[in-house]
Amino acid sequence: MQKILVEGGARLSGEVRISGAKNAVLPILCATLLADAPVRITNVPRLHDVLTTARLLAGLGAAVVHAGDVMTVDPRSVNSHVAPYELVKTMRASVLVLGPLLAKFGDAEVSLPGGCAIGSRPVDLHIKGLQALGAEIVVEHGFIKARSHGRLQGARHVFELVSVGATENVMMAATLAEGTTVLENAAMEPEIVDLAECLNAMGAKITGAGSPRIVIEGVDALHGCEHAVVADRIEAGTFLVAAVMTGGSVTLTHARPDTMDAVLDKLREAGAGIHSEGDRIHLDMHGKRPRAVNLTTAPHPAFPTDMQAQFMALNCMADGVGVINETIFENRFMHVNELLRLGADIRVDGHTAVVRGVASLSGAPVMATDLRASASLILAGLVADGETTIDRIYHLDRGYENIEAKLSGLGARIRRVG
Ligand SMILES: CC(=O)N[C@H]1[C@@H](OP(=O)(O)OP(=O)(O)OC[C@H]2O[C@@H](n3ccc(=O)[nH]c3=O)[C@H](O)[C@@H]2O)O[C@H](CO)[C@@H](O)[C@@H]1O
Ligand SMILES: C=C(OP(=O)(O)O)C(=O)O
Repeated sequence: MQKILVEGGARLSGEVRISGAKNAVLPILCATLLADAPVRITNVPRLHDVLTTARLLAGLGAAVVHAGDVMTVDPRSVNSHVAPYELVKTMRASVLVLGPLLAKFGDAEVSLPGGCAIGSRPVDLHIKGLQALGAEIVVEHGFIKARSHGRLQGARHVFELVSVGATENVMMAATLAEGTTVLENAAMEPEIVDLAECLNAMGAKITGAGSPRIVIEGVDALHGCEHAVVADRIEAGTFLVAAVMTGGSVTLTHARPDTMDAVLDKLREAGAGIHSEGDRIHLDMHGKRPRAVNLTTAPHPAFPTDMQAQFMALNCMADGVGVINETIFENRFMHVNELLRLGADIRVDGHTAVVRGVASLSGAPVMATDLRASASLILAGLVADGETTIDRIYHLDRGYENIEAKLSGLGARIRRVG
């Protein structure tokens, strides 16, 4: 099995290009099912989850062509409406074919995704939202089986909880519904805005994406389009944390600083000088040790749960004590035990972790448990004394494009073996 080896101690400097966002490209690829013509997606990151989605779409009968960072999906040959367990279990975002299949073909069978390392992750909010549009849904034998008699019907629906995936699934389904749908308490993530922009380019009539109230006026059909995926704010944040921890100075290109306010504010609080211009973000730490920061994860525009593990790594070596509250997922402290193996001082009480910065971490073999946990272990390895070996890196390949090559380009001593 492949592993990543990190030799700590190098100060990062230089320029790195940010890829398209995993959490935007996955729903967008699912949305292509709604069209009546080929959809061309650019700035597609080379990620395992993208390949899984391509396999899922091809399994439904779509013609998928992938060349470099462009993926073209022609949904006209779709002849199956079943998303099998084998694919859904490896990637929860597969559940995002449910809304498009149902809206376009009137039926869909999607395996229940099940939980994952970070929590139980139910899909009840997706189901309730689609039922509000008139879908008949039963869950049996491990599948969500959805049907609509005629077109879905536009409706007003209030989400009980803010959910990114449920907002995306119901927004996609509503594009082809009869009449107007109003979604209240919708998630406001930049990836939802990007999905809405792509759907509008396909001929949908969506307003309000990025606010808690999204209005979708249903249309009879959607056409093809070309769309460039928004920059990955989590990948960008991860590189910035790496620069802060190593006392370095880096410039991100092809980024979207306007989607990263909460993270940039926390990095400034940690002592970083940050200057953004257009799609570039320059961060300089001037060789200083960062200060510990307190943070609470919450839906956008608050601090993202997908950056919590990386900031935990930062607090582990920072000056002072940082308190981290995780409010989105019930089990998203899996990285704590591995960080402890590197000499961190962390105490967890329920959803709160109290992290006391130590003067130095020491390299050790550790195991990745989920995507962002993997990133946090690389970050800790960058400043640990000696060598850190990270096992189970398939998690990392789900969501980071070529992370070791990008970090090496900034001067990190990191390589993949096996
Ligand atoms: C592919 C993708 O975009 N993944 C992101 C998406 O995941 P995902 O869309 O799965 O996350 P949600 O926003 O839906 O989850 C938020 C919370 O709502 C709960 N919930 C969700 C749906 C539901 O039907 N019932 C329910 O109770 C979840 O268990 C969780 O506690 O948003 C998360 C929160 O920003 C990010 O961490 C993930 O990286
Ligand atoms: C939790 C994440 O992704 P997913 O929802 O795809 O598991 C993530 O990107 O950190």
